[in-house]
Amino acid sequence: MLTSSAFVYARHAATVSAETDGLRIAVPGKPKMDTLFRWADVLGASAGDGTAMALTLHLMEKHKNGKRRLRDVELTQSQTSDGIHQQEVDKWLRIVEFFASPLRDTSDALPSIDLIMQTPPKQRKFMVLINPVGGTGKGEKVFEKILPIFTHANIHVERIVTERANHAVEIAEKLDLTAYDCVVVIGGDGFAYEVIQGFMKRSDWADAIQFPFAVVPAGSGNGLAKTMAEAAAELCTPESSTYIAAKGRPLELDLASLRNATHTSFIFLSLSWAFMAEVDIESEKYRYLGSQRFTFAAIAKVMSSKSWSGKFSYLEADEADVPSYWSTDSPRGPRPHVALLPAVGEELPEGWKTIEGAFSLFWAMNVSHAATDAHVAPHAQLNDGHLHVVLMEGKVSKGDYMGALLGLEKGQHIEKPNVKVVKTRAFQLETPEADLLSADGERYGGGVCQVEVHRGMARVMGILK
Ligand SMILES: Nc1ncnc2c1ncn2[C@@H]1O[C@H](COP(=O)(O)OP(=O)(O)OP(=O)(O)O)[C@@H](O)[C@H]1O
Repeated sequence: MLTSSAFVYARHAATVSAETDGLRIAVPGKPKMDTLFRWADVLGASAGDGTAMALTLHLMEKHKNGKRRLRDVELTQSQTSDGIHQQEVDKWLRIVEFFASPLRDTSDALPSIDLIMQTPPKQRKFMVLINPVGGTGKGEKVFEKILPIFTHANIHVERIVTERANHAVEIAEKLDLTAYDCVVVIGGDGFAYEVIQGFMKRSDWADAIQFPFAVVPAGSGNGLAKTMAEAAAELCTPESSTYIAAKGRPLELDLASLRNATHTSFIFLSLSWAFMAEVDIESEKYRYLGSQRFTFAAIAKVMSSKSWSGKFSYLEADEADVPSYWSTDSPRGPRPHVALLPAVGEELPEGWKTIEGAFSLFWAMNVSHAATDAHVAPHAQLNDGHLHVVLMEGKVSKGDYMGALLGLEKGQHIEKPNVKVVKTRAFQLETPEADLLSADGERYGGGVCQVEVHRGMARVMGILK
């Protein structure tokens, strides 16, 4: 075990040890002062000038209320020795950086000090895109707040504040993938959607879409940020999402092709139609309310007693494991390979199921959450290769709507008798041309559209608990 008695912690001579789970600080004769700073909470460390402050640990500590906050812990010079040699400080700086690194394989045996000293930490570089008008317009303030988390985690940050709608598409189209390790978007799902579209427009889309991205919530629809927070057992706050981006690893995320007769786009969150699509789109005018905008618009929509008619045809999920998109035949063509759908307008394959008639709710989810307070598809996993379509058929009473909506935050709506969940890898939806759909929160036209999931095609920064 790596141990040193050269430090002072809270004015007491202490023994510092690097253990599998964290950095233990023990004060001889004072067992109550023993502390384990878990590596999961350590962002990194910095060295002082070798006199007053020797080594500072940078923690992102989790409080009882679930919030994470930055905290510095100082390990100063021992009073019983002649002083800590700079060499000892540098050694422990390296040890802390090694163990705190999210790139380290934790299943490996504890390494020797020689190995640690031979493996200097790599400074990572993140491109941060800030939407200054997302949600309630706090993107730039959020950036100022979270920047120290990246700095303490040894991540160099470059930032761009977007100047107009679709600016993030252009940036993603041109981003030098070799110059950065991750692109972080500070905004909502609509902003992240632009980055994904930009990646998918590139001729090297197959590399670009596997480039890790992360979302720090500063929009009104923060479904992906909430999904990643839940997966990591964290709160959905800018601080916790930044912690996940800095301390997480790229995880596979399904992406779905969404196409009609003329156009293909790529969704990571959801495709909604009927009640929820109209709530999503019509609530844009209440953006100043933040995430409350959806509640406000939903109540107004329930009162309107509207229903929608259309035809939903889908390939029912079976028990067979879905292959990762990258393990299928010729995954790197000029466009993503669509394996299950017929061309738009052609007959559907045999065996597909159809539901036709009146619908009240149609919400196809790729991930578990559509917003911070909408646990729409509790069984959806990041890379399960399926969409989870939450449906209410027929014309639903105001009471049934309210019942389903009230259960949404905790995912209890799926237990209501008139709510059905269909798990599918590919589907076709036919609606009147004039109907509104919402693709990842962005307006999408009615008519015939098709969706096919590509398992694990994209990569999002995350921590799985
Ligand atoms: N500088 C800018 N000026 C105007 N619009 C912008 C700018 N930068 C980004 N946008 C647009 O803001 C839209 C909404 O962004 P974002 O997702 O961050 O916020 P939101 O409030 O959650 O919105 P939504 O839930 O509708 O996606 C994006 O689709 C993007 O086109």
